[in-house]
Amino acid sequence: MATSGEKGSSDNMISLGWKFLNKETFGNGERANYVNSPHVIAMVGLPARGKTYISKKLSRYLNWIGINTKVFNLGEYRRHATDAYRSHEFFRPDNEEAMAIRQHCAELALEDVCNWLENGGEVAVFDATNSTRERRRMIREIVVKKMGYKLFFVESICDDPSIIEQNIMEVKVSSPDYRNMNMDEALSDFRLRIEHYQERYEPLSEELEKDLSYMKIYNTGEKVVVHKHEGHIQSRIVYYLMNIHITPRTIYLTRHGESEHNLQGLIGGDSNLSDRGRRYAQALAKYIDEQQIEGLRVWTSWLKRTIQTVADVNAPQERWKALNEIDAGICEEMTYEDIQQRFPEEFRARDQNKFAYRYPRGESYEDLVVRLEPVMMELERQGNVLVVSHQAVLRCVLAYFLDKTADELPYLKVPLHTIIKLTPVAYGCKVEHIMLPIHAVDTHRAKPENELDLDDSFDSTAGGSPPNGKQIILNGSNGECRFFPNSS
Ligand SMILES: O=P(O)(O)OC[C@H]1O[C@@](CO)(OP(=O)(O)O)[C@@H](O)[C@@H]1O
Repeated sequence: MATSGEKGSSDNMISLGWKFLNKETFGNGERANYVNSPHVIAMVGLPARGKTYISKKLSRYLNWIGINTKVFNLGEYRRHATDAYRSHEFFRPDNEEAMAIRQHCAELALEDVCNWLENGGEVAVFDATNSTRERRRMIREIVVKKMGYKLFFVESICDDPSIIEQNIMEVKVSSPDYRNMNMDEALSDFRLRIEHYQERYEPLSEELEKDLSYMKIYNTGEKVVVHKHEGHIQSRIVYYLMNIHITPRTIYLTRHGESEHNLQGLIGGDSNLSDRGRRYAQALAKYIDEQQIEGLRVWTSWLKRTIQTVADVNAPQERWKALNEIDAGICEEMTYEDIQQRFPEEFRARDQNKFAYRYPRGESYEDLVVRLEPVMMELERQGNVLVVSHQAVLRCVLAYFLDKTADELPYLKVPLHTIIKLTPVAYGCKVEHIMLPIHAVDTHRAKPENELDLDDSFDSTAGGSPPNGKQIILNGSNGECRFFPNSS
């Protein structure tokens, strides 16, 4: 079990807020349970209104901040129950056979939601149209009255034809429902499906459903209405969903150029760039210049190595203390070998649970996530941004975009002299690694495979990222994605 050290500066304590206090209560190296009572977030809205986009994005955010969240998509239950898609006719309100199947699927999905919440889940997102009062009444019966959970509806209302059209084109025509149809057929079939839903659609009503807690999002955030939201979790969800947008943009992440400390294998500190680091700074400025990125903003930490890295980048710059590297407390400015020799217990404890391990008088990765939350919220609101930060911090940022678990997060690879370009696409985030051709040390320390490996020493001055300037294109499957509709 990881040890829990003292907190560092009082700044940290303020920024960590309630979660920090909670963490102290649990302080046993495990992620604290931040949700007192299980929650169901039930989506509402016609097809092609971005419900699945909201569900997935919300789930990724809540998991990232440590709330165990899962999406239950009714479309998948329906596809499972009925072997083949039988055209829009399946969704006619007078198709009794289909209505019975749809009702049964909703019951099954809700049963799974409850089972999952009974077994340690904290927030279940029920991604379905839930477009009638009758359906919402049934959800309330089960979720609130029978199970005693909290229930919050999120309705997405969109009357902008261009947004709806874009959704259909981006994700609908390629849905498994239309595997055997050409694009035009799929498009007109989907439009008819929407019409069938429209016939019975009853938006959430302040008069007729006054006891429900909900928020309504109009035209992807143009206007938001919040009704009777309760408690901390719902406030956070409302705040988050008010901040996200669907305008296409690109986020560029890079560590500072190689630092003098990196050369010596020292962690933390506030050293200058090495000669190669300075060359990277110049190459980065040139690369950014060549890209001609509209409205680019540059964010760095407060540390010299990130500020020096962007000295020649021609774009407005902001410094964020929250982007500073993980505070290694008593281990600052030591090599991994020094730490292993002087504090073997600490060294071993970190290897055993790197995410939760807090350096004595320093921070853990879990603390970093909390300190980075306002940065991520602001990043959600922005357009094109270049974030220049540090190994541990950028691992947290990447984990948010790529939906990585707390176990994977502290071992994500963020090599020096490499730009990581994140572009939102329909079902995920396109990730490109652009290695600029300037050699640098490799500061990545892999996860020890077994107990024996925990004692392996680490030579931080060996290795290096390939100086070939090659682009590697990876397609992340769970990262940020554009507004897209559900398929229930
Ligand atoms: O969590 P680990 O894997 O130790 O990586 C974090 C370390 O990376 C370093 C380099 O070793 O980051 P950076 O050079 O980006 O500032 C250290 O400062 C930091 O403590």
